[in-house]
Amino acid sequence: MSLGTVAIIGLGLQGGSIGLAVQEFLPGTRTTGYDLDPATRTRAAERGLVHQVCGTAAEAVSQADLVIFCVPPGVMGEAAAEVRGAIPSGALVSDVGSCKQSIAAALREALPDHTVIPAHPVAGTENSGPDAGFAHLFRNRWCIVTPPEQTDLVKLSELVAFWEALGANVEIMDARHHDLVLAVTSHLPHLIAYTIVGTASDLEDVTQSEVIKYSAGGFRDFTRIAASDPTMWRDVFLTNRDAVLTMLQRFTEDLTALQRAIRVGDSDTLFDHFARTRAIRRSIIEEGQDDSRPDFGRTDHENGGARG
Ligand SMILES: NC(=O)c1ccc[n+]([C@@H]2O[C@H](COP(=O)([O-])OP(=O)(O)OC[C@H]3O[C@@H](n4cnc5c(N)ncnc54)[C@H](O)[C@@H]3O)[C@@H](O)[C@H]2O)c1
Ligand SMILES: O=C(O)C(=O)C[C@]1(C(=O)O)C=C[C@@H](O)C=C1
Repeated sequence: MSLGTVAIIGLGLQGGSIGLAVQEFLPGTRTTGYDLDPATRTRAAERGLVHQVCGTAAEAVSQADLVIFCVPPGVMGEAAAEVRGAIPSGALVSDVGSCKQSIAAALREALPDHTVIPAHPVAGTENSGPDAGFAHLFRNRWCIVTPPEQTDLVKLSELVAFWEALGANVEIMDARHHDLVLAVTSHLPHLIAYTIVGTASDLEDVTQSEVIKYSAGGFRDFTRIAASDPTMWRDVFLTNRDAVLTMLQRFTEDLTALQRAIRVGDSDTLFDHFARTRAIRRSIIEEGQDDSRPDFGRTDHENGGARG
């Protein structure tokens, strides 16, 4: 596939990774980029995240065939509105936001005359900012594309080919369904991690140093997730509120059932539940989705040295 210029707005983990991946896997494509934060623009230029870091968003998108918004979910609309008059009329607009319905609505409202096809690479780490990105982030990961009804099929196939070129497996999904699925597979786990790490550090009869000292096991995995970017995750919960609340309700009911099983000593319920969840983990590994495997092409450095 040949895309002349890809413009990236927001040069953090996602934007930086896309810029590096395009340079590695689509060498004929030019990349331009802009970030609101001047220090991030400087660092992005030093790392060569894109071919040209621009001083304004309008300059970055002025020659673009594809514009990808890689900013926090809560500012997608304002970032798009800022470049309304500057994006070439035939350019395709997309994003990488973690929630799809509300971001799609904000992008369409800001850019009513452009084709907007939202996407979500289900690939990330707890790190953020211009030092976090790496070219292989999307390799063997899903990228969920959520086209609106009656979308331009040529542009849709261009976007699919773009993500496949970056190493992703693309799935087309309805935006509402996306938000429900990701609420349970990504958003709720983050909420649980944020909660449990906060709870542990608030306990009066457990000292802070004990929390740090004994966090070698399951708790340590939670602390990695709970180190994720506060701005992004605040926005995720506020922009996917309905789906998260639906899943949280279900989770609370299931947690209460386990709480009761513990209280009344119902060993069968506990055992059966844990056996079922162990089988789920094993089927994830059998499907080759276990990211602790070494063949994902990531080095410790690429992962910020913090994964696992
Ligand atoms: N972090 C993940 O694991 C992950 C995974 C998939 C998708 N996403 C989505 O990707 C998007 C970006 O997340 P990230 O992890 O790259 O965050 P990040 O914090 O690393 O990068 C976001 C960048 O956007 C910049 N920015 C903020 N407002 C801006 C504006 N108005 N114009 C230009 N730049 C602006 C910030 O300065 C920052 O550098 C989010 O919408 C998030 O939901 C994140
Ligand atoms: O691996 C991680 O650290 C992530 O949190 C990545 C993760 C996820 O929950 O799977 C986080 C947010 C996204 O929108 C997509 C991917």
